[in-house]
Amino acid sequence: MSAPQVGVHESRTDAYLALLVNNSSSDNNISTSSRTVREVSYQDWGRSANFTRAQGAERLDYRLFVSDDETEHPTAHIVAQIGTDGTEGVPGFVHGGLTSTLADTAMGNLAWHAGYKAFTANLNVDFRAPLSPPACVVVDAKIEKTEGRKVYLSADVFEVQEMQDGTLARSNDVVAEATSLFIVMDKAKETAVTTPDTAPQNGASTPRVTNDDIRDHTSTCVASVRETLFSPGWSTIEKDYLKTVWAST
Ligand SMILES: CCCCCCCCCC(=O)SCCNC(=O)CCNC(=O)[C@H](O)C(C)(C)COP(=O)(O)OP(=O)(O)OC[C@H]1O[C@@H](n2cnc3c(N)ncnc32)[C@H](O)[C@@H]1OP(=O)(O)O
Repeated sequence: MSAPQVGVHESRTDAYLALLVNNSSSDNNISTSSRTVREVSYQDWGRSANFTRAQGAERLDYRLFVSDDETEHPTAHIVAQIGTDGTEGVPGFVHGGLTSTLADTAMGNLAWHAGYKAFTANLNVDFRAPLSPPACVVVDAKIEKTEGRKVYLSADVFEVQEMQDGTLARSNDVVAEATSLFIVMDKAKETAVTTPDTAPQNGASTPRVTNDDIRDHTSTCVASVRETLFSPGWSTIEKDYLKTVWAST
């Protein structure tokens, strides 16, 4: 297995976290003048097979913080390290879906943290500046308003940059701005959802799908789609297209 390519950047993420995190506290709290922001450990989520945590540190690694200040609207913050292994869309640039996922993750966790058991119904992302991996970003999410079962949130993504004197700072230029609408689960449907709180812990009896199962299923699915939808020429388009793209970069 090749070595992770994020060593330098990883330490940059840690250095930025060190600026934020009050190291004197074992709870890893960020202390600001007005509020305390608590780190949420992935371990708190029970056996949830979380998509963003399945990537491996060489692709995506992040830490999540939520504010616990009851006198203000809660906020959520992500400090993320985006590695170089499989994170690009346009060659040389971070895939916008990854940036969107980070914004969605910050907003979704904020909604749940604030007591709204809600799903993303709508997600809008304005990409304001390209991001090149490896990158370190900060995501700030907040609740804009609530109306009945609707929770409107926003999130801004900023790059963490190294200044000329070697210190780290959040760039003032936003990389992406996201807004979302989350809908709180209908009470009648809520029991059908296994939340992390109620999910079985280690030794879970729920059978997990293996990678072999997935490969089998995908092969069957692809074969079936090819037969019904693809003309014979289509299967080579992607390969030829990629060859052209990579040759030109
Ligand atoms: C532990 C922490 C976990 C943190 C998670 C991290 C973040 C990850 C978040 C996700 O990835 S969630 C997964 C992706 N989202 C989904 O799978 C949701 C799929 N969609 C649905 O399940 C349903 O469409 C949904 C639950 C969102 C709404 O269905 P409902 O049947 O409950 O609601 P309904 O259709 O009755 O709509 C309720 C209201 O919302 C409005 N609405 C629903 N979808 C909308 C939409 N897309 N845009 C605008 N408005 C929408 C709808 O018009 C209506 O407005 P009014 O009350 O004013 O009439």
